[in-house]
Amino acid sequence: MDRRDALVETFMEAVTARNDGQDEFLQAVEEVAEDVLTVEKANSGFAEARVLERLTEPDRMIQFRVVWEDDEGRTRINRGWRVQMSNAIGPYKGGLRFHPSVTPSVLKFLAFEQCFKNALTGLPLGGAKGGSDFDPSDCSEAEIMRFSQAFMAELAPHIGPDLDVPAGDINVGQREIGWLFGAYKRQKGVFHGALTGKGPAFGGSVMRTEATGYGLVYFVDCMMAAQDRALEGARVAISGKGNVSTHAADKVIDRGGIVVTLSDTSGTLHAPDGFSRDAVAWVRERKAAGEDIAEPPRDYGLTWHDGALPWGFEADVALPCATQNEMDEDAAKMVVDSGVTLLAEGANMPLTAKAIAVLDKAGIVQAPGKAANAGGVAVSGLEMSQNAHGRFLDADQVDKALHGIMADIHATVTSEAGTGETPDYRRGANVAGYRHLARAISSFGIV
Ligand SMILES: NC(=O)C1=CN([C@@H]2O[C@H](COP(=O)(O)OP(=O)(O)OC[C@H]3O[C@@H](n4cnc5c(N)ncnc54)[C@H](OP(=O)(O)O)[C@@H]3O)[C@@H](O)[C@H]2O)C=CC1
Ligand SMILES: O=C(O)CCC(=O)C(=O)O
Repeated sequence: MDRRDALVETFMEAVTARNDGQDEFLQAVEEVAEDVLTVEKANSGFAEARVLERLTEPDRMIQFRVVWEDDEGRTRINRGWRVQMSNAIGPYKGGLRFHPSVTPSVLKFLAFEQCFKNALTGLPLGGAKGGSDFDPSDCSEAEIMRFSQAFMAELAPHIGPDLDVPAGDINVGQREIGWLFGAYKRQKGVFHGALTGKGPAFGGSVMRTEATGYGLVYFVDCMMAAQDRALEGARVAISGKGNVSTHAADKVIDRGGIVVTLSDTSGTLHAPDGFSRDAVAWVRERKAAGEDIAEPPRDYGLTWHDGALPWGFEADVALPCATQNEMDEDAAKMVVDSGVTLLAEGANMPLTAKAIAVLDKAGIVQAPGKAANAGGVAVSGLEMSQNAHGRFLDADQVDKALHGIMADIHATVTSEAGTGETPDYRRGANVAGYRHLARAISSFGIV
């Protein structure tokens, strides 16, 4: 379905002229513009404030050089960035990614999406994203630590608990957050909750590590309940083998679902009878150790498919949890052929526009990442308030809060999801997130 009309055309021409070649950023903006420009036009306050146009210009983008020393004593140089997109509804908030594919375009798309996602959580969180083109895959643990410390030496002046609170993302987990926090504390000389995803021993919230994957499954519970279905007995194909994928897999198993795939960039593990908890734990341990998953222990009932995507196997539900644009038009056709009727995004923008069109045409209900994977940043928001008040929640309290937030996001999104036979979750998330941001931005005057 080509939803591009004249309003979107004119808007995107201007955004493209200012951000030429930033394909991921333009893709993310266009997906939102298609849904919200008519809402903006219908509200004179939002239109006069030019809310969406403002949101496509970051408040600021900080770029810096990261100089570090490798194990051979050689000087190494990378680029680092922090995109502070909007603090309209709270301090800048969003993860840090260390990956060779990181560019200004990737970080701007992630920061833009983060503004809408954070607005949907109902918590006072602005939007940001950062990271580096550093590739940890060939580095020793000591090298990753030195890199993290050098990265923080440049980032520290720009963050703080009321200013900007980074967290993890691809290749930045609790271990890296510990190194980043240690470096921040040494440099600033204060103990501030300036990062989330910290270890529980130094101010972290229980369950932040699990929150994105668990929250994704709580959102799927709501989607399925709305269709009088449940995850029990459903076959669930998951891509990726990282934080989001493996915790989503654990929670699907808790629900009685059958996890049929996990994957990485070199291929897919297929479990015709479903992954056991031990098999998921084995995948997580291999990933943490930087080892591949191509030769699983025999008794786990897994088969390795070199170079294969996780979508070619019979399934009812698909959870893309790896990275942006991992699912193109051909992969989407595989999803349709596999029998999937419901898809929820654990990764940020995992589908190309053409993939979305294929799934739309096939009537597959889809939840976008800005709604379905918001559980991670929501628990980060809980970590910030725990740090501010010095009082900590236990696992039951965090889990209950996460459940409530994901159910509220589902209700908010469906209230804006149109009157079609099935809810248009993408439109619902874009419009609901936009309205919250627009009410704030249009109150500030010309700033
Ligand atoms: N961590 C969080 O709290 C949140 C994360 N997200 C999003 O979830 C996604 C995954 O993040 P996270 O789990 O934290 O990252 P991790 O670093 O823990 O894991 C990412 C995994 O994805 C795999 N991968 C990357 N590209 C592909 C691909 N094209 N096909 C298959 N596998 C691939 C990587 O495989 P390999 O090892 O081969 O490189 C890696 O194992 C990202 O889009 C992130 O932005 C969203 C919300 C919060
Ligand atoms: O917890 C956070 O602040 C970051 C989460 C994140 O990066 C994301 O939601 O994509």
